Amino acid sequence: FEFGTLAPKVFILEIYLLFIPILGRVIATFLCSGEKEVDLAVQSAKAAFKIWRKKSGMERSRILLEAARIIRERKDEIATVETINNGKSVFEARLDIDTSWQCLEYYAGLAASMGGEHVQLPGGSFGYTRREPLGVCVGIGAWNYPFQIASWKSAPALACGNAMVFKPSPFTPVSTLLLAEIYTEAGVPPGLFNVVQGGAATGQFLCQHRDVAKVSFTGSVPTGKKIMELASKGVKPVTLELGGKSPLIIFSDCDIENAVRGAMMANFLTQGEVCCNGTRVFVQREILDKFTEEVVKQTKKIKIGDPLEEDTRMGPLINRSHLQHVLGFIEQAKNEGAKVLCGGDLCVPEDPKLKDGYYMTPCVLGNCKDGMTCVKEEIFGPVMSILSFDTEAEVLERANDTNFGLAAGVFTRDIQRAHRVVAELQAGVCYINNYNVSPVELPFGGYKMSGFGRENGRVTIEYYSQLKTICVEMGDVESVF
Ligand SMILES: NC(=O)c1ccc[n+]([C@@H]2O[C@H](COP(=O)([O-])OP(=O)(O)OC[C@H]3O[C@@H](n4cnc5c(N)ncnc54)[C@H](O)[C@@H]3O)[C@@H](O)[C@H]2O)c1
Ligand SMILES: C[N+](C)(C)CCCC=O
Repeated sequence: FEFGTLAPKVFILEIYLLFIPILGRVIATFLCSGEKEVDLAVQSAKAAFKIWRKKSGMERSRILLEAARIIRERKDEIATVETINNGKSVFEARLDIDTSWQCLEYYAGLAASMGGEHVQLPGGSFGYTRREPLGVCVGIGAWNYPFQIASWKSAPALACGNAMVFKPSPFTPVSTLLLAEIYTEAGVPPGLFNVVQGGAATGQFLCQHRDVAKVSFTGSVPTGKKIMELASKGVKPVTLELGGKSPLIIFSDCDIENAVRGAMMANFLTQGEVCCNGTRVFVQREILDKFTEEVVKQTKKIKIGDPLEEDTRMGPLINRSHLQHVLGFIEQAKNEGAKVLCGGDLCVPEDPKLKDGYYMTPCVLGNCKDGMTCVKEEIFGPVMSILSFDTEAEVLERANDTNFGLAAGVFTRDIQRAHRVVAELQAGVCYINNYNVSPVELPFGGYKMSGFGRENGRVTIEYYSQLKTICVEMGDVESVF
């Protein structure tokens, strides 16, 4: 078998095989954390929390800034590990590492200014609020942005004075360990950021642990529902960053070159394994042929191969079963009447050492209709579906006709239309004349079944802290008794 448990029923013996997608070979095996290890991690985080919560915002800020500096210094090394683990091109992995240290810097900047308000009450009495940390927070990550996800969760958590136990996906267990090493080197108390390895069972132990105050999850909708259910038993708040099937709307008055570039960004980063990808590309009929021709031309030019090479822009998918899953969607699309305009095949790169890797050619599907499976379901691979439309009202109706609501995009030169359209789109993140950029200053997260809560931006402070109200009496107690 490709990946999985050797002894699924005897949890203590659960062993994972770590495949390297570039070569399709096992490079390591590891044991999962069981209930006992999860408890040890939570207890050590709890001890560290007692020290960390007492530090001033400025003290926490200094340590986060130092961690950000070390990440910058070790950027190439971390990006290489990320590429080996995930398969994304090293060029792209470096961009992920940039958004990671930027996130630490951003929350370091906010750490010292977290505060409450003072409220004057009658008779000289007053009240005030304090923003306090939650305690031990759990982070559970997906495999597509391992280091970035761990950074986007831990930076605000730590800035607010919490501890975090993080579980990466068992497909990409390594780079988060580098983050833990970096936090330690930067000076966080031992145990403040703990990493446990494992799959669903380990994740469940974490969500159920009585000393865990919050769960922040990034992954699929089905797992998100399970996590919410588990957390509800302990009345723990959750942040859910889930999947999507986002619309990208290209109006005929757009700058076509930019729209084509935007569509490529919206579909082919990280082999298309991106939650917020704009995979339903609605193109206004007048420019459908021109746009499609150019997108196909650019897609055929993407260099696929060893992602560690500087000029590669698309590496292998995460594992064989996912590759087959993605190819299955393309087969089904053909059966349902879509036309493969390019790609969609298994790809064996020329370099013989890559022959067992999980490569495919990026695919553009034409003649797509709203009811097709490729248009309705998250494929999580390099597959763009092109649909045509005529009017603004019609495209809005169709774009919103989905249970997902993570992201959306619009390309137009008409500034009024751009704002009118994004105001109607049911999505947590909307792009105008760009796609898939991620400034850490802006909140990121979904509507509808794509989840709730946010990462990044000032608002995330609220998801990693709680508000205490203090009411101060300056006079005598007026009892009703
Ligand atoms: N919205 C976002 O920010 C965002 C970002 C990246 C990925 N995603 C989504 O993630 C999905 C792909 O990632 P994936 O395949 O790793 O998702 P997944 O749901 O299979 O797994 C995500 C994580 O949850 C853990 N897990 C699985 N079952 C669990 C359970 N019952 N209890 C606790 N933990 C459990 C996994 O081990 C893994 O660490 C896609 O749907 C994608 O859209 C969303
Ligand atoms: C950095 N991106 C491209 C916006 C992706 C964020 C995480 C989604 O999978």
